[in-house]
Amino acid sequence: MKIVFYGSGNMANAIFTGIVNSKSIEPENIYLTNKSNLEVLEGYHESLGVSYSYDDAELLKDADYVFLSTKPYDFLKLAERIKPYITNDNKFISIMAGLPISYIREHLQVDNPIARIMPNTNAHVGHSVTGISFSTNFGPNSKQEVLTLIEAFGTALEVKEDHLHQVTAITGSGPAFLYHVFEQYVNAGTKLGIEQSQVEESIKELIIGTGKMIERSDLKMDQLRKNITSKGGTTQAGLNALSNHDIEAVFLDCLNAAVKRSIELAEAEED
Ligand SMILES: NC(=O)C1=CN([C@@H]2O[C@H](COP(=O)(O)OP(=O)(O)OC[C@H]3O[C@@H](n4cnc5c(N)ncnc54)[C@H](OP(=O)(O)O)[C@@H]3O)[C@@H](O)[C@H]2O)C=CC1
Ligand SMILES: O=C(O)[C@@H]1CCC=N1
Repeated sequence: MKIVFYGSGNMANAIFTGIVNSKSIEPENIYLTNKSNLEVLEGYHESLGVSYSYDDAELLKDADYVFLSTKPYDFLKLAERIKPYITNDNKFISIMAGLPISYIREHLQVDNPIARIMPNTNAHVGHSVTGISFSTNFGPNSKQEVLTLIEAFGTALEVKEDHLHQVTAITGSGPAFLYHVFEQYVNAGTKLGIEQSQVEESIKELIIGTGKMIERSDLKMDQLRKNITSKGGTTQAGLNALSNHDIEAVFLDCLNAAVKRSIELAEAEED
């Protein structure tokens, strides 16, 4: 299987690194390209053993899957670049937030199968949650191949295309929202008077340990929380203070803003 990444930035990097680490595809069968940053391509060739090229005819020849991994507003220039070289073998996988399959097809001007995926950068460590939606002409064998590819860097969640806006907000952007919460937690912890570096190290370990508890325990998160909350103790006091703030409303505001932006990205390109 030959796969090609048009775009080798933050998200593509997490995907192809996850695929290489999973050993599911020989690195030399993974081809990278980008707009002009040759140094980046040479770096990945050195570190991961992947191939790279700027020759679109070479890249797309016999390419089974072609990842469209540019920012949404760079897609039109990408479409112009690759249109002359697309072959019947090429099945497209778009990671571009907001851009509908119909829009991608309109500008590639081909009937090739197109899938949209919404991964996140936890693909680096094989734990992406990736929403996926297929065009109607994506055959069952190819669908399975794509799902297997995605499972090389995390879990796949097949959804209706319209629901990719919500998936983008909840899990595509999700790691950034959680990083922001963790940063505020470190700031608060430091304000208690402990050395910032000690607070940062201990909260990093707290997050990793809590993640592993969620991964390994059979208990749901509310029970895991209750198991820490001794009656009349420190945790209950802290949770009482937290309940004075509508945390759910804060996150709903955050997620709705991300969904709104995803819809705007789709509408902006379709205008
Ligand atoms: N970052 C994330 O966590 C997530 C991002 N996404 C989606 O992934 C896509 C990329 O985002 P991200 O990786 O953060 O962006 P980056 O800016 O990190 O990467 C963009 C890449 O696109 C390349 N590029 C731009 N124009 C062209 C072109 N004409 N031909 C080939 N390559 C081109 C750039 O090349 P060069 O460096 O040479 O300019 C660069 O490698 C976006 O659509 C985003 O919505 C989806 C889920 C999560
Ligand atoms: O911020 C963005 O638009 C991209 C899509 C999801 C995460 N990053």
